[in-house]
Amino acid sequence: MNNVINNTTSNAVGNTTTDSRYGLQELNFERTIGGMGQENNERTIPLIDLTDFDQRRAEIREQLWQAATDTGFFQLINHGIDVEKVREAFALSEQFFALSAEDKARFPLKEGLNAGWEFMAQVRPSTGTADQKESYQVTLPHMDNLWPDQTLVPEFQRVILDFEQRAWQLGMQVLSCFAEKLGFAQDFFTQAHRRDSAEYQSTLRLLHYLPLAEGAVAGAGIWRAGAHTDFDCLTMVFQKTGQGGLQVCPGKEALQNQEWTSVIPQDDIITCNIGDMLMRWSDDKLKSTLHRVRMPKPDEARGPRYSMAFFCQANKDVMIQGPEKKYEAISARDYLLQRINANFAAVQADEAQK
Ligand SMILES: O=C(O)CCC(=O)C(=O)O
Ligand SMILES: [Fe+2]
Repeated sequence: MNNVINNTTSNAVGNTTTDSRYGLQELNFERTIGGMGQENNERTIPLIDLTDFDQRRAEIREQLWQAATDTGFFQLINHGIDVEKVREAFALSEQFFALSAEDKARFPLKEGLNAGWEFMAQVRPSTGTADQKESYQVTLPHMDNLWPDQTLVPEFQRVILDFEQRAWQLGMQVLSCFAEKLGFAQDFFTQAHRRDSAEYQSTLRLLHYLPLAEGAVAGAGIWRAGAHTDFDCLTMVFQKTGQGGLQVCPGKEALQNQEWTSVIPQDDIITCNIGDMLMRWSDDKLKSTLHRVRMPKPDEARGPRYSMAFFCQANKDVMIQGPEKKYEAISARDYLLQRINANFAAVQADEAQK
C-alpha cells in the first residue's frame, strides 16, 4: 500500500493550555509551542569532526560540551559509521515500509515496550494531531516475532541489528565525553546503557514520513513530527541528502520568538540532540532542545522522507541523578514512564476539550 496524504486540516493548532496536573514542566511547556513560529536560517548547527577521535579526544570533548550546553544540537562528520552502512540500512528500511499494510501489521508495536510497527499513531501534546508518519522500533529485548523473515525483506534483521550496534557504539563514545565533563568515569554512560542487559531500553527507530499528494496542501497544525523534546539521553538522527524538514528551536532567547532553524540533511552527517533524561542527569547543564519536522511547502518536493533515529536511553534499572543532586534520584524506568504517561494524559485531555 502506498499511502499519500491528501488535504489536511486540524482544529487543534497551538494549544496554549498549561495544566499543572501533569506535573512535568517540559510537557506543559511543549503544549504551548505547536504553532508555526518564525524561521531563522542565519543560525547554524555546530558541525563536529570526529576524525582521529582517540588522539583528539580532549579537543572533541570540549567541542561537544560547548555545543551541548549551548544549542543542545550538533552534527557529527567523520564519525566512523561508514556511509555505505547507513545507505544499506536506509535501503532496507524503505523495503520494509513498502510492504503492504497487512504485512506490516504482522509486526505491531508492543504496548509500552517501544518495539514494532505503528502507523500515524503518535500524537504530540504540542499539536494534538497525529504525526504524518509510520515507524518501526527496534528495542533489543523485545524483538520476538517482530522481524520480517528472509522472504519478506531479505537481510533486514541482520543489517538493522548490525546498524543498531554501530549507532550504540558511537552514542557511547559521545556520551563518554559528557561523562568526563560531568566528573563521572569515562565509561559511566556505557555501563548505564549496557546492550546485554534485559533492562536495555535504547531504541533504533526507522521512520517514513508520508508523501503529500500532488496538489494537496498541508493544513495548519499538521506536521511530519510535531514540536517536541526527546525523552532520552542522546538522539542521533540519520537523514538523507535532499530530504529536509527537521527544524530546531534552540536557546531561551529564541524560544520567546519561536525561531526555528532548518537542519541540512546529508547522508554522511549525523544530527545529534540532547534529550530530557540527560538534561536532568547533568543538573540542567546539557540542553534538551525543541525540534520538529515540518511538512513540505508548496514549492518543495512532496515525496516521502526517510530518517533513522537512535535513542540512547539508560537501562530501566539505572538510577538517574546529577553530580550536584539538583533533582531527586529516579530510575530510568520511572522517568520514562512518567514522561510517556504525562504525554498520553495531555493528549487525552485535549481530545476531551474538542
Ligand atoms: O526524523 C527526524 O528528522 C527527527 C525525528 C525525531 O525528532 C524523533 O523521532 O524524535
Ligand atoms: Fe525527536
